[in-house]
Amino acid sequence: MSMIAAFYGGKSILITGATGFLGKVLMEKLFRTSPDLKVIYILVRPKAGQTLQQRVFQILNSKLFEKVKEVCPNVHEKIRAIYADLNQSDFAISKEDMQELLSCTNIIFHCAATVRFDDSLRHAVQLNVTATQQLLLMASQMPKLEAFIHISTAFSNCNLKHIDEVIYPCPVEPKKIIDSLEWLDDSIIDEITPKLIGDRPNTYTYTKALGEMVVQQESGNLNIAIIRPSIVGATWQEPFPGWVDNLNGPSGLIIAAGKGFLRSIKATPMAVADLIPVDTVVNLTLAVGWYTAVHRPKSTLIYHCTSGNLNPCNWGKMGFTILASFEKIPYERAFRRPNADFTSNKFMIQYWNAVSHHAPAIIYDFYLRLTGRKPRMTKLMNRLLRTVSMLEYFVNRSWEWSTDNTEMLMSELSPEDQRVFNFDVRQLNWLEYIENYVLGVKKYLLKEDMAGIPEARQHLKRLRNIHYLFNTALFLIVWRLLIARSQMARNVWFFIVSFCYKFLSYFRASSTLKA
Ligand SMILES: CCCCCCCCCCCCCCCCCCCCCCCCCCCC(=O)SCCNC(=O)CCNC(=O)[C@H](O)C(C)(C)COP(=O)(O)OP(=O)(O)OC[C@H]1O[C@@H](n2cnc3c(N)ncnc32)[C@H](O)[C@@H]1OP(=O)(O)O
Ligand SMILES: NC(=O)C1=CN([C@@H]2O[C@H](COP(=O)(O)OP(=O)(O)OC[C@H]3O[C@@H](n4cnc5c(N)ncnc54)[C@H](OP(=O)(O)O)[C@@H]3O)[C@@H](O)[C@H]2O)C=CC1
Repeated sequence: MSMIAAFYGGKSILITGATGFLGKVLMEKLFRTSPDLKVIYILVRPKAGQTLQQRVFQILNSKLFEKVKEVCPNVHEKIRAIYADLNQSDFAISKEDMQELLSCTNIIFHCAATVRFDDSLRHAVQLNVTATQQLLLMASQMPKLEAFIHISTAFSNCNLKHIDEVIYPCPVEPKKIIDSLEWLDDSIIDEITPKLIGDRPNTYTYTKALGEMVVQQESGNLNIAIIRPSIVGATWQEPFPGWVDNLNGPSGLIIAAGKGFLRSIKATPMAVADLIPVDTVVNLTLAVGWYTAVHRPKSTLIYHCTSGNLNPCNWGKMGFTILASFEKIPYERAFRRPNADFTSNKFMIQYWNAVSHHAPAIIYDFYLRLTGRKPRMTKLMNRLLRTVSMLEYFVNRSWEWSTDNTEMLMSELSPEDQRVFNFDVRQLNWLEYIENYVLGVKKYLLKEDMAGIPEARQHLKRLRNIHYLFNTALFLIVWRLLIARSQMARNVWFFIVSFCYKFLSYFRASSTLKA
């Protein structure tokens, strides 16, 4: 019997960010392994014209939850969506709901965050710092609370090369930042943002670091743990391999490469690609929840959920495997044949951007205009290149994360828990994982039918023929122009023609003699 699964039985669990990528997988695993849990409270806001109930209904009726429904048929009754906006004071939770949360909650998993790299400092602080502070305040008023698990990121200290499982202080106190953002004007905030974030690449990593400091400062008597996952990718095993539902991390770029838009990226092939499957993060999170509540460590423990030091894979191998997977699993209606490459030279990247990204987009838009359609490729390409430029920081560096606490926890688990809540990334086979990832992107993100694979292959063959035809035509045009304008080109051309003529004559003569 799994001790961790049994621990969550009868518990009231509060999850923020339950509608997000990690949150959904966390809920799924909780319901599947501890169907006798009492209730999961989720803090949700209405979004994209959907009410809370519609959002929950959509999640519970998705493919991800198919297994849950078999094990826990009354899952609808065990999930309680509470209206909340983490940007508002007291999260805009009603008095009755707040009362219920305060009096019943046993465990909190705080997953909500803004993960956008380009968010304004004001918004990123609001969600990643102030909301964390408010949630801690709520937690301190919960008499039955056993553990508070905060999800951070392994990149919160990406300005360092070697990162230990400790909280590193930021030069400016979070409280000072929160206070000053209250009265500073947006234009001034934008001006001081680069100075505040210093050698971090974006407001996301900076505010996640501030969030950790807040957790440390406001922890009081709470039983707290922090989990720092690296780049969270599709599921490895559970509930099935390859599940992914958003474009974050590598997923968006896998689509861009598979559809032939992305041809070149500034990356260091030997840099470590520290990807971690989302189900591995969830298993560690649940194990940490159990350990924190039952063993009550004296200080706040930080757990690195990374792959680099236990089972490293570099971007070169990852990129190569992704490309190879497109052979088996082609995506439909590709713009060009998938043929991306990594380059580390900044001049070469500009050259390839012009030749492989901008030029085809302009030509395609010209074709769209000619055929009476609205041009869109140049805009799409510009957005893609902007996205790529924001992710480049993470594919050109390597980090070392120590994983002592994570390994300690692994050794504390019973063999059954090590199996049910497996977070031993050493068992991960990268080739298999990446192939499933590419397949998962096709099935669950692009929602393409597997029956369309032969047609997708045919389409790629047609694109290859167009590519050859285009290159041949281009070569002939350039050559014709050269011959018209340069004596040297004409001489070379006559030399080649006369050489071919002589060669053919000799070949014909020798074959006549033999006959
Ligand atoms: C020697 C060896 C040779 C081998 C060569 C082989 C080479 C082959 C290469 C081929 C393989 C290609 C795959 C390469 C893999 C490289 C992957 C690199 C990934 C690195 C990720 C590192 C991140 C790690 C950071 C820390 C982890 C965390 O803690 S946080 C979680 C991560 N967060 C994010 O990823 C958020 C990033 N997103 C954003 O910040 C924003 O979305 C944005 C700023 C990027 C865009 O904002 P914008 O307002 O413009 O747009 P938005 O409304 O959001 O979307 C606009 C359109 O863009 C699409 N979109 C959004 N995000 C992505 C994305 N990540 N990738 C691609 N596209 C994206 C979105 O759908 C919109 O599309 P439309 O609706 O069509 O307009
Ligand atoms: N994905 C990754 O690669 C990594 C993620 N992490 C961390 O993991 C956690 C989860 O990330 P992930 O699931 O990928 O992120 P998502 O963007 O998928 O999910 C974010 C969640 O936060 C919720 N949220 C955002 N703003 C509000 C708000 N104002 N009020 C209520 N809820 C809000 C979102 O709700 P809604 O659906 O309404 O928008 C959503 O449920 C984050 O803390 C992140 O920093 C760490 C390392 C890597």
